[in-house]
Amino acid sequence: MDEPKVTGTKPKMSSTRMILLILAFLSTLAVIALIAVAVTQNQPLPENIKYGIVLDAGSSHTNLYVYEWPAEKENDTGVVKQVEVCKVEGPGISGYSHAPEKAGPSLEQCLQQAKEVIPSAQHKETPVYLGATAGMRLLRLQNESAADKVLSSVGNTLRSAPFNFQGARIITGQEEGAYGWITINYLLGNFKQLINLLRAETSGWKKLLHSLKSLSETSGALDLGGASTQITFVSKELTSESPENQLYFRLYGKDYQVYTHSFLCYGKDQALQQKLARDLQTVENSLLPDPCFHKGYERTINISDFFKNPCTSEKKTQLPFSQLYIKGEGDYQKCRENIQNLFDKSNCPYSSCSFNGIYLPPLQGDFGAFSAFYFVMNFLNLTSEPNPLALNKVTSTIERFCARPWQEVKTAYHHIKEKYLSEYCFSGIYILSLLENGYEFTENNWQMIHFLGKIESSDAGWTLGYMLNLTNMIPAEEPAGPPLSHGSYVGLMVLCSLVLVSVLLFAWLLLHKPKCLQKGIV
Ligand SMILES: Nc1ccn([C@@H]2O[C@H](COP(=O)(O)OP(=O)(O)OP(=O)(O)O)[C@@H](O)[C@H]2O)c(=O)n1
Ligand SMILES: [Ca+2]
Repeated sequence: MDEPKVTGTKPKMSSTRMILLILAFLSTLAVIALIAVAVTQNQPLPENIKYGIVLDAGSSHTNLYVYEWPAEKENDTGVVKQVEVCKVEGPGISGYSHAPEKAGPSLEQCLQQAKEVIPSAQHKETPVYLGATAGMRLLRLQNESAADKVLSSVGNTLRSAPFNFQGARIITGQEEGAYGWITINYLLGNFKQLINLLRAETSGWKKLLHSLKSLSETSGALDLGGASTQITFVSKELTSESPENQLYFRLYGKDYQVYTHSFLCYGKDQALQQKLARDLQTVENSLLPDPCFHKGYERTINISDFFKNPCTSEKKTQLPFSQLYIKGEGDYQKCRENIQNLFDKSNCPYSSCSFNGIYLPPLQGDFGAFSAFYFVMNFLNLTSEPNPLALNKVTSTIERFCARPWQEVKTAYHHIKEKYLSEYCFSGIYILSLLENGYEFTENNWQMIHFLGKIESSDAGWTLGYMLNLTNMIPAEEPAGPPLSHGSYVGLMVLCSLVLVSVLLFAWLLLHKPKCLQKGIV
């Protein structure tokens, strides 16, 4: 008798369950669809690459750099990277003062290389800049019309290249210092704000922690060229005693007060010229024993052009000979004393100075030292990172290197250009003297100096900072953008959906208390 009752209620129960099952299935489908839409809708667009070219017309040579960056991320920090560097054959453009029309054509080969690196469809829109530094500053002082002719020759060549020519000019020492500082801090990620870190998909925890540490810190920049040297760093001194050394930047929503100075004639080649000009004041005959070159090394110098250079002209003297014969002595101590005289510490009109009466606030933080600072210290194996060597270790290494006879050095390093090799002893001692006597680094803060050539794939130098500035790629304010990266966004969507499904399931279980569960509970 009971049987029809049971069979009568069974179909009713199954249909409710069926409906609920369908609903659960549909809501799961809806959630999956939601995720799929989110994933596809927020897919990053295919990357559109942009390019820029900067020529660094230095005193000793010219380098052409090609940079690239994704067009969509133009205003993010650290997205521009160097993809090519081409060393122009021959001297720096200031070396063409006697044949200015040849300065432009000397760049052709590197421009050809740039044409091959950059897709031809993008040649027309790719900006090209040339910035000349201390060699051209000196030529302008010595012979302004020759400097103009050289600049016009390089301008003509760049104009006739298929790129978007943006100008060829002599940059100031202040710009050189400032752009070098911008370059290294951009490449080290020191301008990154927290929002950029959250957006950066590739940032590992290590990178994140490093960036957090440096959120409020920047690195100073030390650049040593052939004809000038720059020192640039953030100074906490709120009132600058010397306004011409003070720069103010607002970058990515943060204010920076930066000290900078460029010493013309204190690049390593011109410092050597200055030293020789001093030696010539006391020389008795045409033979000059020189403690800054290796024993056994000899070099002949033409006196006729020697004092035409603005770095030596003040020391002009009448000499009874037209050639000077230098003979190396390889004596660290004597050379050090000799070089030290280049830094005049006798008068300082400010609370503190570097040398020659130039204001220098107290040194602060880490410094990245590049160009010849790096070339020389790298040759001498003194660039140890992440643990920089102590000052006494650096000094003793240079001392030992200078004491080696020239023949031995030449044999050991036969693959290195003689012009470079013969001067590493002088340069090593000059670097020590400039940093210790000039800027007053001591053994206590010496290890704050990091000798670096490249940061990831990009060379440390002023060129990248120059291009970032001229293409308006470093905004004053933090650019607005999605607060989360694509990956984090998708992750968050999945998490929310899972929570939603669990809640729905839980609600259904609570409302319907399936018999199997009830039994289990009892
Ligand atoms: N492997 C190298 C490369 C360069 N040099 C020397 O380092 C000096 C500086 O080179 P660089 O920084 O390229 O100077 P420039 O940019 O040419 O000079 P400036 O910035 O003063 O215009 C030059 O004397 C060059 O001969 C070197 O000793 N070893
Ligand atoms: Ca330089």
